[in-house]
Amino acid sequence: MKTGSEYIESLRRLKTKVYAFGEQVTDLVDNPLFRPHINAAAVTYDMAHDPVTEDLVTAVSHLTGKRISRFTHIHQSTEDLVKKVKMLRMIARRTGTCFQRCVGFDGLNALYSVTYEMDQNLGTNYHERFKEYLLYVQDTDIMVAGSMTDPKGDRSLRPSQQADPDLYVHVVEKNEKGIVLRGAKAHQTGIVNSHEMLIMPTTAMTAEDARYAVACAIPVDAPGVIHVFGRQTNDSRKNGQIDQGNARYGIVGGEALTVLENVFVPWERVFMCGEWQFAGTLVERFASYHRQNYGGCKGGVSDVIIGATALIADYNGVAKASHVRDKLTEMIHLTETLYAGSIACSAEGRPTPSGAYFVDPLLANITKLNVTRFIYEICRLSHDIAGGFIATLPSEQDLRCPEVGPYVEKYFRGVASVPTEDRIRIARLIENMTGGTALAESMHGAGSPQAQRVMIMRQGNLEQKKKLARILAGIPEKE
Ligand SMILES: Cc1cc2nc3c(=O)[nH]c(=O)nc-3n(C[C@H](O)[C@H](O)[C@H](O)COP(=O)(O)OP(=O)(O)OC[C@H]3O[C@@H](n4cnc5c(N)ncnc54)[C@H](O)[C@@H]3O)c2cc1C
Repeated sequence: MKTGSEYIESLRRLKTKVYAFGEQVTDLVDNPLFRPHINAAAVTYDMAHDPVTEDLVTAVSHLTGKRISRFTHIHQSTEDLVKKVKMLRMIARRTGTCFQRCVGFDGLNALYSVTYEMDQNLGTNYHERFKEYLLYVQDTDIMVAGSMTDPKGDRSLRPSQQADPDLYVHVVEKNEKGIVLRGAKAHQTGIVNSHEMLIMPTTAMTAEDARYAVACAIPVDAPGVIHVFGRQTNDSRKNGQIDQGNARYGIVGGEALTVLENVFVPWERVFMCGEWQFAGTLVERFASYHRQNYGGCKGGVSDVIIGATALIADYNGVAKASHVRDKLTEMIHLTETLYAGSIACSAEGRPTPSGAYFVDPLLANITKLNVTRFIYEICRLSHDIAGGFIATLPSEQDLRCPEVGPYVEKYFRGVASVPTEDRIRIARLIENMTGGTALAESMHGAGSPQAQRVMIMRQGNLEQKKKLARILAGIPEKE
């Protein structure tokens, strides 16, 4: 298994083509725009070597019996599923942000069981091929981005109906060596600091969409792959420290638009090519694993927000006010409710025909739907307690300025015993963790709320519930 610094050094050897602010990036690893995200991902590598955390962050490979990073492991039990959630919360408590490796982790698990089922049903031979790839991932401990979301153009049209066929990734050529892909994947978490990307379809397909039903693994620096880095709300603060809020690890996962300009993929790395009947299964499998995560990672991030909010209450001299204590209680209640959902969908997991374990999809979707609301409420309560200065604070440069620094120092002080700089640091942490990109991620990451509602209705078994009511009401069943 790689250490954090080995992971960081391995990125220097890649030729990843990244653009940001209209220019090609030549110093990705040391550039302050990317480095916080790289640091956050590096924590997942370092924690695998720490005796205190290794039980959660590592696992034993069912393929080789070797100890591997849990981020490359295929869940073999409900205990594995539960440990995944505990691991995500533990790492998020340390980073206070997204550490990016769960998307690829979920892609690996989804493809493992779905390739098995595809082979059983259609007589294809993807599962063995996928296992070879998995061995490679486990042996090299590479970071794999999960690439599902297509740009999608007109959302009312199917992939094959779009005016521009590239709005969904698709196969433009097949030959004896492999396939050639065109299109793009949007909102790609951690991709510029990953080694490979796992392409998956973003929606269920019909026979007309067959060339869009494609899953495969591609190095992020393969010829024809171009990444355009997304803007974040704290971009222009990246050269300072305090104003970033979380200077070491950043906010959210460093998302990018990844363009595929006629990218060649050898057959050894192709895990679905035209089997449109299984695109929907793959999307649902991936989405449920991914929705499982949110009570873990967002639980850990919320722990930091709660801590920051309690500190600001101390610094403002309001910690003993009953409404403040009530609001902090509510924040803890919401956080633990999210966590409980993630633990529950894991504990209720079941084996798939491949032997790999899958979460309870209904509970996983409930958890993520709660995340789309509760995180906003947690952040709202944090803003309420913190006060308006989290939005109106002068900059770090003003704090350091000989002319106005003393005024900032004097007039931004809360209780006399707490240095103004500490109060400002916590306010900036709250500002960055509770606004902009961080909030939208809770809404749309792992799918927008309606995607969860569709799954909840499908899994909710209304017919069985109607039957329960009929029995108690004494209504005989119809023939
Ligand atoms: C911070 C962040 C990180 C992410 N990381 C990743 C990642 O690593 N990998 C990855 O693959 N994806 C990632 N995503 C993408 C995420 O899965 C998508 O944002 C999500 O699926 C929603 O897609 P969209 O953003 O295109 O929004 P849209 O699909 O445009 O949704 C906007 C609204 O339109 C509605 N809508 C959409 N289509 C229809 C329709 N046909 N009929 C009716 N209503 C419709 C939705 O329900 C929603 O209310 C990330 C997103 C964010 C914000």
